[in-house]
Parts: sequence; structure tokens; C-alpha cells
Amino acid sequence: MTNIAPAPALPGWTHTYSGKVRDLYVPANGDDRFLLVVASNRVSAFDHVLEPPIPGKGGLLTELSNWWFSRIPMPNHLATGHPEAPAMPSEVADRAVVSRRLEMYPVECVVRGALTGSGFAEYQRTGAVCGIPLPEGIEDGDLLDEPIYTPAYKAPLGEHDENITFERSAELVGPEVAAALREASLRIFTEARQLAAERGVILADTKFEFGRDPETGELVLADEVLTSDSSRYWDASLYLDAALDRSARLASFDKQIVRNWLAAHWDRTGEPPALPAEIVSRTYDRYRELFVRLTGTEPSATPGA
Ligand SMILES: C[C@H](c1ccccc1)n1cc(-c2ncnc(N)c2C#N)cn1
Repeated sequence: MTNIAPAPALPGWTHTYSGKVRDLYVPANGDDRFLLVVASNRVSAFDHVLEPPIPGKGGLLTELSNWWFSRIPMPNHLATGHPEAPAMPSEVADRAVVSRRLEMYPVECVVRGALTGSGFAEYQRTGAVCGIPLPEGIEDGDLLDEPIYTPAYKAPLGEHDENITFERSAELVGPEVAAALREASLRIFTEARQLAAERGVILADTKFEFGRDPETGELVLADEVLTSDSSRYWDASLYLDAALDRSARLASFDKQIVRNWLAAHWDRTGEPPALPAEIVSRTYDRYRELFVRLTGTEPSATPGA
């Protein structure tokens, strides 16, 4: 994988881990009740972190996740307003959240309202996804009659997650928590999909992460929610236009521009080529278009920020 630029040093915080596109910090004073999750402007595709970063991406996705958190009626990990939460470093204030540190469940709570990606691949192999049998004849990108909960085991950091059955998730976290994760994931997805549909956007699938609050024991929604990094969003009018080919119909509001350009300019060997400036700006525009369609407002952070 491309060498990731080192996460910035932030006063009062100690960098502890970097994912492909986000960086995790803990309080420098050893307080283990909080975390700082910083969204970089990095973009990844085909398991590579690409160059250059997309200016404004981290801030826009952080704002979109926070917009969704404020509309989801369940406890979340944001420490906004917590009297003892460490200060937000000004250097990353527009693209980071101070969160309550949770005991994270090792389950990626994936909900699919359409079948594509790894779910469609598993369906093609077995006729089912995560042990859920599906009707014959489903094609890539088809909407399902009902959303399905298709959990994955959160592999050790940096490895691929593995689709599991609900029963396996119950072995991992216990039957009560497994049922609560499924119920919460399906409920949030159903409500979010409806809101998106009213704005002409299809929420095809998404991934939630939950944890347990060590002080209260309550189930808490964590990580990022319903961003175009954790979800697939399609334009409903394009999707329903039968005259278009599949890739145009499933034009997602995220990295499809990047994926299409890489598919045409990289043979998948060695490091991927740097993205041209036009691809960078068009990719930001797609992230911004989704943000405006869903929220009805312009993102606060601007690419030049
Ligand atoms: C996947 C994500 C991650 C973030 C940034 C960089 C790489 C991965 N992550 C989130 C936690 C986490 N752990 C405890 N409490 C929390 N409230 C959270 C959250 N959110 C651990 N990892």
C-alpha cells in the first residue's frame, strides 16, 4: 500500500493508529475515556491509498456523518458537550470528532437494500449472503424486496473483513447484543433510506459500527455513519433509466470517477498512478453533490480550507 503521509502531530493528543483514510488519537494525558477520530483527505480504491488527497473530503464527510448522527434517535459516541472531554485541536476541527471511547463490538453491521459488491459476489457463488437465501435471478445492482442484515467479522486492522452469518455474530458478541445490533442497523437503515429517497437518492447499502459504553453498558452507535465512504449511494433518476448501461445506472456519489479512471489507466500492478487534477476536482464535486442533495445545504468546509 502507498506510504501514507504521517498523521499530523496534534497538541494534547497522541497518534495511535492510521486506517486508509482516517487517523485515531488518544489523549496525551492518558485519559482513556475519549478518542479523537480525524478524517483525512485521503482517498482509497482497490486497497490502495491514492495520491493526491482530495482537498475538502475529510471535512465534508465528517459534516455529513455528524448531520446523520443528529437525526438518528439512539445514543452515539460523540463527546460533544461532555464537560471533561479534551479540547478539539484547531488544526483538524473541521474534519475530526472527539468521541467517547467504547468497547467496540468486532462486527461490521452491514445492511443491504440492493445487491452489489462482495454481497453480490457471495450470492453468485452460493445463492445466499451471510446465510440468508435469496431468490434466483438477481442481477448486480438489483434492489432487494426487503433490506438484509449481512454482518462481517472485523478482521484485525488492515485485513479484510469476513462475511459471517447472524448466528456466528451471536457467538462473537452474545445472542442479545447480536439481536440488538441487527435491530438497530435495520431500523436506522430503513429510516435513512427513506430520507434519502425523498431527495432522489438511493441508499443501496451501508456499514455501522457499535460499541458498549463501559460506564453505562448501553449500546452506542460509533465510527462514521452513512457517509459515502461507509455507504453506497446512487442517483435514483440514473438508476431508473433503463437506457443507461449498468455502470452509468449505478453511478455512485463517491469514488466511481476514481475507480473508472484507474481502471482505464492502471493495470493493477505496482503502485497506482497519481490522479489528475480534473479527477480530483470531479471527485470532490460528487461528494459535495451528495452532501447538498441529502442536507439541502452547502458543506461548511471548502476545498481550499
Ligand atoms: C474503525 C475506526 C477507526 C477510526 C480511525 C482510524 C482507523 C479506524 N475505529 C473506531 C474506534 C473506536 N474505538 C473506541 N471507541 C470509539 N468511539 C471508536 C470510534 N469511532 C476504533 N477504530
